[in-house]
Amino acid sequence: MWHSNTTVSPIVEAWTTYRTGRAGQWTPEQLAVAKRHDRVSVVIPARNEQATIGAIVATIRAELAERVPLVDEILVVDSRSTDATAAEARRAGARVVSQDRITRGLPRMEGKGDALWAGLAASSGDVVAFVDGDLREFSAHFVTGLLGPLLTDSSVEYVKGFYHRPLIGPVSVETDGGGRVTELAARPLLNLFFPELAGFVQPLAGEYAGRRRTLERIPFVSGYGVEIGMLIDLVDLVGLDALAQVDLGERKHRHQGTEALGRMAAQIMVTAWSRMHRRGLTTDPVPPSTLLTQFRRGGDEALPNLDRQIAVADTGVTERPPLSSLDRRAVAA
Ligand SMILES: O=c1ccn([C@@H]2O[C@H](COP(=O)(O)OP(=O)(O)O)[C@@H](O)[C@H]2O)c(=O)[nH]1
Ligand SMILES: O=C(O)[C@@H](COP(=O)(O)O)O[C@H]1O[C@H](CO)[C@@H](O)[C@H](O)[C@H]1O
Repeated sequence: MWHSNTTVSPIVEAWTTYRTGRAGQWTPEQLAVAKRHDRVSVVIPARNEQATIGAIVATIRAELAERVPLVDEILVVDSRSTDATAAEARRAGARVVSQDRITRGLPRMEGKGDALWAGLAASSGDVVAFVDGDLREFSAHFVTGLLGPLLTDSSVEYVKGFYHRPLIGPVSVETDGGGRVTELAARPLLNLFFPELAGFVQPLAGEYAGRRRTLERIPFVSGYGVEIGMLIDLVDLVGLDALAQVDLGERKHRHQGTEALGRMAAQIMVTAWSRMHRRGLTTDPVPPSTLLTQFRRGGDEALPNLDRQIAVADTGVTERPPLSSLDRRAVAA
């Protein structure tokens, strides 16, 4: 039991009390009735996820579209995959769109955030759920948990999933070792500068759902800045009371290495900086550098005594504008 000498802020404690649910509260049958005339889309961003995309799509299709008419559309966004992601997704019954085809009339952008924006643009649901394509042991309750508050409570605009996150290594599993960027970067940043969001157990969770009318009113930050940007932009747009979170149990997914997560953390930090700047929390109008220098073992650098390879990455982010601000003819369906 953790003992702290301080307490959670009353606002966050109240919010966490009445806006936290659990996936088992709703059955697919109940939600198929509750949805009434709302259309429901599930959008899955996928870059080289051939190993897992088929099982995710097949589970949603069998349990939430065929057995129960809850999900009307399963859309996989092929995000410049170089493997058989698209074929596997189609084989399992998903509609597949290409990130680059959807955005071909617009400036090229990078990463997951651009794929998600393309998925929102190409989908038709009044309610849209986003699920990562690298999940292992995926279960349909991930989707019903996200949809539950949205289909049963009109005061909710957006729902974030949360879960226990094991870190699955080559020879061992660290029970709660996952969510490394969440624990080392995103959670501290949110608690320091956006404390009203401190009650979100998994602020970077890749599983979330929202009403289209709201999702189309916010920008989508490119790359891995999309989740933290979305959370901050939504609380600014609709207020904390319209946001909710649901316990989805445990999540297992493919893990990236530390160097890649370093670049992810940098994108998250620069996104947080941009929102801090918008809120007037930064005094220096000069934006932070977006070049991240990392060091790898070995190397042939001419620099004396370094004995390291230098890797410099641009961890800057851009953002797609709110879909509602665009002439939809600019976005290829
Ligand atoms: O440019 C990208 C990067 C990631 N993804 C997808 O976004 C999800 C989450 O990405 P990733 O697994 O790389 O992030 P992590 O879970 O390791 O933080 C996965 O389905 C990826 O295939 C994507 O569609 N385009
Ligand atoms: O939460 C995290 O720290 C990172 C990395 O998770 P792991 O340490 O690999 O379990 O994963 C999330 O972050 C990304 C950036 O927001 C999201 O796009 C991913 O969906 C989410 O898995």
